[in-house]
Amino acid sequence: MIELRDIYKTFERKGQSIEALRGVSLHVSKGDIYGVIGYSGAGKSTLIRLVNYLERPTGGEVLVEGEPLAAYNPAQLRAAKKKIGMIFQHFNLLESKTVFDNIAIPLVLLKRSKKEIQDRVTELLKFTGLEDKAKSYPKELSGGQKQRVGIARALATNPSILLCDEATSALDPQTTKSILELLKKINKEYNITIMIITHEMAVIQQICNKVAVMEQGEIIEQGKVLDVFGNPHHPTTQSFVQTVIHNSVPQSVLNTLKAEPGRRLFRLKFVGGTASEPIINSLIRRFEVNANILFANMTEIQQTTLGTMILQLHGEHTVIDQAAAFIVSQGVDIQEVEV
Ligand SMILES: Nc1ncnc2c1ncn2[C@@H]1O[C@H](COP(=O)(O)OP(=O)(O)OP(=O)(O)O)[C@@H](O)[C@H]1O
Repeated sequence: MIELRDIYKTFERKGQSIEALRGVSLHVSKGDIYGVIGYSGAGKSTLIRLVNYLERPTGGEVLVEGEPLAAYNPAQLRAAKKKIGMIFQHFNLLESKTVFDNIAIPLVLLKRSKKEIQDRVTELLKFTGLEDKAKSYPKELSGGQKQRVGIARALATNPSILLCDEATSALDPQTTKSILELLKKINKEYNITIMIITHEMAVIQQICNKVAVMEQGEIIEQGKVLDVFGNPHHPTTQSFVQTVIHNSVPQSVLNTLKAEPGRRLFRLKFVGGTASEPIINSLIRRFEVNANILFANMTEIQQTTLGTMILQLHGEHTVIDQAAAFIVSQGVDIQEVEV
């Protein structure tokens, strides 16, 4: 659906070269909600702007629905862009136009009939929950309502792809949630593929099925959200994941722990069906160890539960080793934590 192949993008400014993207490759499939996360300056905006050719790559290829954008003539490119809607952090609405007229802009530019515009805008006002705001002006709307107008406008021409550039970064958490719900509904009901860039892991957690993590113009980790959340490799990914899954031992707990012989600390990770309680129960019954749960946390991602537990085991060294091997045999990831 969207494919970036070994993309490079260099900006020249005041005799200086800035490498915004360095060998980026990714593949967004039809129906995905694909999130790209990274800190400021990582290259996210540059990357998303390549997909609708607001920026052109210095090297590499951008393919949309299998076609390389570079091969299009201007008319073909205009037609291709019609299939791609975009929403922005600061909404980019025309302040002098009503909500209805803002949503109608792309249709007016395409010289659609009055009746067609009336029907489509009415449908979109309903879909985005703005029926009573048709005659309002942007300055009379809340941030969430403004973003709904931005979304309705982006959907006006029936795109197959929606690009979201930090679409919820200017919104409070409750409004963010409702906008993310709307994006999910768009993905499901209109079968629109969504690509979203953000610096907030909570956005990825709430709606994305795939994620790419960017740093300094490169993708450092990518995959299914559940895999990346469950087993982040790169330190930057780990720090993003930590913002939504608190899996480190709280300092207050660490302060109470002393390195004592016979006491060892483990971090357990549960994914999906592996329930923690029966495993700990069997562990205590099978092995001569005392188990003390110091910390436990559950998070839901993609309708799957991801759990973390910090467990202290007290017993003979070799018995603790056997107990740890038993936990592994139950399909649970376990790592010893140094105190
Ligand atoms: N038009 C431009 N001219 C020169 N440099 C640019 C231009 N656009 C982006 N850059 C540079 O490219 C790098 C990546 O910027 P980009 O905006 O893509 O990052 P980002 O991850 O989206 O950051 P943010 O979240 O702050 O928007 C930065 O160093 C930026 O200064």
